[in-house]
Amino acid sequence: MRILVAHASRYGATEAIAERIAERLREAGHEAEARPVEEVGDTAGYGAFVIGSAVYFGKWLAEAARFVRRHRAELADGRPVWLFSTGPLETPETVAAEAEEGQDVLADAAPEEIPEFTEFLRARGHRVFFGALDPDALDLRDRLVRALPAGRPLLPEGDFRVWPDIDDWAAGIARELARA
Ligand SMILES: Cc1cc2nc3c(=O)[nH]c(=O)nc-3n(C[C@H](O)[C@H](O)[C@H](O)COP(=O)(O)O)c2cc1C
Repeated sequence: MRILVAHASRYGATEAIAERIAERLREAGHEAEARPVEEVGDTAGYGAFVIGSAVYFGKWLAEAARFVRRHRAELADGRPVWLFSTGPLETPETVAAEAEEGQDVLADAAPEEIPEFTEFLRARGHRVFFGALDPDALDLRDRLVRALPAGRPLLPEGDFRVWPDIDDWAAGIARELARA
């Protein structure tokens, strides 16, 4: 089955996750390609979709939300769809500490479009992955946000992506598609 992993990424962290998911799906015997949402034309040739975006200010990037809305009829026609979001800049240790205080960092980080998109696409799942931030790569606007007193503690430098979690999620999709 040909699978499209469509993604929106401002600085490349989400793009690398999408590439990894596509690679794992290929290893599992599927035909899979990762493409930026802007480069996706016709969706007719695909049997399943994985769609992901980086999260900024609690939302998917505009081009990702536009992609879903523009293609909503085709994406909701019964072919399997999974969604993912890349965002929180935290280590598993800080997440565990916050969990002890009753906070679910990954659930809280789900961007605002997800309930709506999950419902109308009848998505089989949505997963939040930890992100990455390289201060030297940020554009001026994002640098200014990070320089605000509230910005820096929320936006620490580092690569927090947990590749085994991404691999496991992709393996689960491959298994589900193999059963279909
Ligand atoms: C200005 C700014 C705002 C951000 N807002 C959020 C947010 O609201 N929620 C979140 O989980 N992550 C947020 N992040 C973290 C990014 O989602 C994270 O760095 C992600 O890995 C970026 O992916 P990309 O390189 O594919 O664009 C923000 C980062 C920046 C620089």
